[in-house]
Amino acid sequence: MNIKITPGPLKGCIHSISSKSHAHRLMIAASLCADFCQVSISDMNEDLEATENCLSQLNDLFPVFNCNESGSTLRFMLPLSMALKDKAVFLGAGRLPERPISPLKEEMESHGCTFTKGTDSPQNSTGNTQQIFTVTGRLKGGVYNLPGNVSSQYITGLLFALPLLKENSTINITSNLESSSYVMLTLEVLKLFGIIIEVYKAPQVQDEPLYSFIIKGNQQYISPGKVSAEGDWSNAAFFIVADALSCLAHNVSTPSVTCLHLNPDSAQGDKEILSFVETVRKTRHSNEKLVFDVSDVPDLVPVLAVLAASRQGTTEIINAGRLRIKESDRLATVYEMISHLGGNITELPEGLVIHGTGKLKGGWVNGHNDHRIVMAAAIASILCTEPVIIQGTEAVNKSYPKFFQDFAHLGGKYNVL
Ligand SMILES: O=C(O)C1=C[C@@H](OP(=O)(O)O)[C@@H](O)[C@H](O)C1
Ligand SMILES: C=C(OP(=O)(O)O)C(=O)O
Repeated sequence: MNIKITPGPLKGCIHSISSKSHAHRLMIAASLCADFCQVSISDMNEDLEATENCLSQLNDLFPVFNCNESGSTLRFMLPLSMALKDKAVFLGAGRLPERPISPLKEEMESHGCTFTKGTDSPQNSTGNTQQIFTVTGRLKGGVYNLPGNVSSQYITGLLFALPLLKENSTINITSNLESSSYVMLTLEVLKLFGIIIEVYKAPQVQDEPLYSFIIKGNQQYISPGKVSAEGDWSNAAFFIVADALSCLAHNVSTPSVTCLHLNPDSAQGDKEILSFVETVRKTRHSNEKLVFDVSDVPDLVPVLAVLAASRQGTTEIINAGRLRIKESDRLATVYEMISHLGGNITELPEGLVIHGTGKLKGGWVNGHNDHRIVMAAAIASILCTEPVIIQGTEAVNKSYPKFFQDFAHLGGKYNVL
């Protein structure tokens, strides 16, 4: 679907949707409990449906896990299923089959699993959905060594799986842990379900700690009864930036857009958007160069680039290499989005430099089947003087199916082309 947005500020109040990251984790932990556990999630999306569908396969002798386009689902289910099953087929769609699984794959191979690429069940590969691999064998405990800068999702997957094995295990993170708050969110959920993990931080050069996780085997997930997924800071970030841009458009300092049900004490790293917005507000009238390190908050980058375009001066986004392996190559697609809207942006191997002027013009944006590009482009329209046409808006179904409903509720004007 393509839509055309007529630029204008947003105003009003919305209820934040459930955090996708928190909900994935609660659903997985709940499904591993012997006793009933009720998980409340206010809004489902395609990624959470993929996890729900995979979890429903865990009772099958020979499960087929269709992870659709969800990196989290694949990387969480992979070690978990091999802790419980002898054989599993993994399917994926969109860019998922190309997104990396190494070196988790090699670590699993040296702990009892065999990966076979290809199609031993060709009936599973239909339309956009492809068979990624079949895995056989049982995961064994022991020492796992993983770098911290490819995907934290590998670590989360192992943290869910290893407590279920009969052996004890250790996960050593061999380089600086990026997206670390996602691992902390996993530990928080595991603790809630009675799983004990010891965390060690050893100092390294440049004060970045190296983590080790010590995991006893033979643990059991214990149901806490009822749990609710908290509000999603990652998706609220779009409307938090919309608030900043709308205030700028009206030249007012009172909030224009309010997002309800966000936990200020959340373990979600993306609540960092508040401090990025605050820094931009404070430096609105100077053209001092800003540097935003996004190693812990990769999902904020598309909307952060829009925020950067709203100020006068240069903003550099650093430590963003992992953005290239998301639903799109997000450094390339953010570059394209801002350029097509008339902004001045430079793409670096591991970052972006935005030369902000406070305004964008408008124009045509290809969503590249990436929900965060579509949503960032919609928010960028607030800064534009001419309409914004976004191609492929259905990509929002991956994390925020009612994004455009909320956008309209706040006064956003669009029509479907
Ligand atoms: O664990 C999670 O819920 C996530 C971890 C992050 O991925 P990486 O650790 O691969 O950066 C993030 O980008 C993704 O959207 C969700
Ligand atoms: C990268 C994302 O998710 P995943 O890695 O789970 O596909 C995302 O939601 O932006």
